Formats: sequence, structure tokens, C-alpha cells
Amino acid sequence: MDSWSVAGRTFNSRLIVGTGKYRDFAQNAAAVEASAAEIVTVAVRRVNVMDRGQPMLTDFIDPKRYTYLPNTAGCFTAEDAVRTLRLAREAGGWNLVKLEVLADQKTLFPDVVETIRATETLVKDGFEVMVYTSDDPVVAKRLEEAGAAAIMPLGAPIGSGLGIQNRVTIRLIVEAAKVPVLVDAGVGTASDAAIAMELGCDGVLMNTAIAEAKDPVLMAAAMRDAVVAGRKAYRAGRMGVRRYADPSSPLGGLI
Ligand SMILES: CC(=O)[C@@H](O)[C@H](O)COP(=O)(O)O
Repeated sequence: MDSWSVAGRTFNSRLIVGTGKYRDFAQNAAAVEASAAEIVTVAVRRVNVMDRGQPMLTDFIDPKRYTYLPNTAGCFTAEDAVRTLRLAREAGGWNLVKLEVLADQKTLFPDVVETIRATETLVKDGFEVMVYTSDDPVVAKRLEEAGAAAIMPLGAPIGSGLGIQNRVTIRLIVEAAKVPVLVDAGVGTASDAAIAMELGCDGVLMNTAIAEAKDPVLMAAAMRDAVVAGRKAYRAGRMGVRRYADPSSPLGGLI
């Protein structure tokens, strides 16, 4: 098996899927099943995983079968993000978390200064922190030095579906990292996921591309296959690129 590990846990699927923007929890659960993902990320401020008086995500997506990865979507300061994850740990015992500290509502770009501060605090507090960040290799290294368990550079703005905008810097992050690197955000369709994997990423996290597809379950299956195909292509080793044609059949022995 071509598995990967983060914070001492091993997974076969390299696709992490979200739990927002679906018609309902049942559609979300069907998409997760089709994706073959083993990790689901949950915006603990927005999705009900605590109030037993309301429908709960955990009734549809079994926390015994899937690894829940609480995230801090909607947090704009380090303090806010740390508080949110401490509450999540109290409620669900979740120690492996996804940190995102956003700079502004319009771009939803990460505030990297606040993100580094929050990472330091959370690591001291015993969390295993997978960190959403910009596609800047210098910031990625700082986060790794701060103790991040995984680096998650954006492919493009959250929810944009623009696909990977900067392949060169994603590749630089992958080459320098000693922890897993997963593209997080901006994936629009299956080829974007395949490109992330061909760049050598350990995995891809996505939400909108599946949830806002006309057929989310079919798109989830497409993403599953794209991640597997991209990973196989990376492992197989891409052919070199030439400026001119090279005949596909041998030239020797012509009649
Ligand atoms: C679900 C989640 O964690 C988002 O904050 C994430 O970054 C996904 O982005 P997309 O919706 O663009 O896939």
C-alpha cells in the first residue's frame, strides 16, 4: 500500500474532504463515502458536532470510522483559533487539528503572522497541528520549525475553484519539507487534484469542488480517482520535456 502518515497516524487515502456547503448531512455522507477519504475536516464553529438537541454531523459520518479533523474556519486571530480548538478538544477529544487563521473576509488568505503564533501556542498545548498557509516556502519552513505536523499551502483562494495558481512554489515547499505537504483550498476539478499530487504533495484537502458540483457524489468519486492517478504519475516519474518532436517508433531498420 502507498500510505502516508501524519502525527503518527497512517492513512491509505490521500484525499481529505470537507463538511460544509452540502444540501444536508446525508448528501455530505454519501460524498464522503464515494471519495474514499479517511479524514473529514469540520468547521467546529459552523457545523453541529456538539448540540445533541439538533441534527449532528456525527450521526451521519461515523467518528469511529473516519478521523475528524476540527478546523478553525472563521477565525481571524490566533487567540480565537486557539480558543476554538481547545473547546473542540474538550467536546470531542480531538487532538489532531487543522489550523486556519484568516486575514480578511474578501480573500480568506491566511494571516501568516497570526498563524505562526497560533501554531506555537497549540504545539505547546499538546495539539498536532496541520496548518493552512500561503504558498510561500519561507513561511512553510517557519511553520515547520514551529512544530506543525503538516503544511497545507493554498492552491488558490478558499472556495474559488481556480485550481493551483503557483506550481513552482508548491514544488519548492514539497522539496524542503520534512513533514507532509497537502494542497488545501482552491481546487476546482479533478485535474487540479491530480496536478497537486504530480507536484509531489502528500495529499489534497478540498470542500467546495465536491459540495458545489452538480452531482457531488460523482465529483467525489472523480476526486478519489484523480488523487490516486496523480500520485501514481508522481511515483512513476514524468518523462523529460523536449522542445522538438521525437518519433514514437524506432527509426532503425526502415525499408
Ligand atoms: C473545508 C476547509 O477546511 C476549507 O477552509 C478549505 O480550505 C477548503 O477550501 P475549498 O472549499 O476551496 O476546497
